[in-house]
Amino acid sequence: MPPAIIVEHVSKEFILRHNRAMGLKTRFLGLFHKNKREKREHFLALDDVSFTVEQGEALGLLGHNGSGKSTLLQIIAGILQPNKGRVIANGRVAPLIQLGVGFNPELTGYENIFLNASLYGFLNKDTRKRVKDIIEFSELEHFIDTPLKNYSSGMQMRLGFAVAVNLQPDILLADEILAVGDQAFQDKCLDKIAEMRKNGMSLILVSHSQDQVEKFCNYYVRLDRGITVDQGQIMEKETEKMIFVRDE
Ligand SMILES: Nc1ncnc2c1ncn2[C@@H]1O[C@H](COP(=O)(O)OP(=O)(O)OP(=O)(O)O)[C@@H](O)[C@H]1O
Repeated sequence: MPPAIIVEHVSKEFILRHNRAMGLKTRFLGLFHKNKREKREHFLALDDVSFTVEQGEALGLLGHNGSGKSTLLQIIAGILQPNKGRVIANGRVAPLIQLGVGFNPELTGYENIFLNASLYGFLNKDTRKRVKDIIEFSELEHFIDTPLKNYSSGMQMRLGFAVAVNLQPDILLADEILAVGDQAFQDKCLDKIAEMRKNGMSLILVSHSQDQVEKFCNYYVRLDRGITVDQGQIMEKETEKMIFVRDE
């Protein structure tokens, strides 16, 4: 079987603009004229990152704030393009990334289910078969005809998660899934992920929680300022304590 995800020599550069020293007047005029004093810095957010996720494997992406984890996940999801390298995905990828990506705030929760599912390649007739389960999982029955812009961040997360998991993805990309949402819903999401993993789903999980990575993942990659500093297997010891065994 081909691997679920291959990340090959991926680099991503952002342009940082520095114009703090400018006065207000200069900045205002800059709205109309190209500002010659603005300094631009080429910032390498990811530098030659490579790894493979085999079918049914779960990879934990670790690293401090700003190390490039979310950028990498967005590249894998096809939301951002790398400057160098490429990503190959074999199977249907469901990104559970930033709140609001793939949703329209002006549309209702119900309409957004169809919009989001269409982005995963589902026809409306196929989504219709699943919409009841999606609404039930989200526990948003009462608000499903309300525009998304009136949802709280936790409610948006619920809807995003409910759509992603009910479309039976082959690969789930989850970025800090538990950063929003209440405890009961978090537990429900984790149980659902565990069940989907048992059924062979591959997973890439970005998390600051080492516990979560230990619980769900069998492999880890640690980034630091865009560079892979460490990667290896996550194995269970007899004591049931997990250990991170670095690849040589
Ligand atoms: N659109 C952008 N323009 C400029 N810089 C960006 C952009 N997106 C991300 N960056 C920068 O790239 C670096 C990596 O950001 P990223 O969000 O991938 O980090 P992260 O590891 O996910 O951090 P966190 O754990 O805080 O979520 C940061 O320095 C960030 O400021």
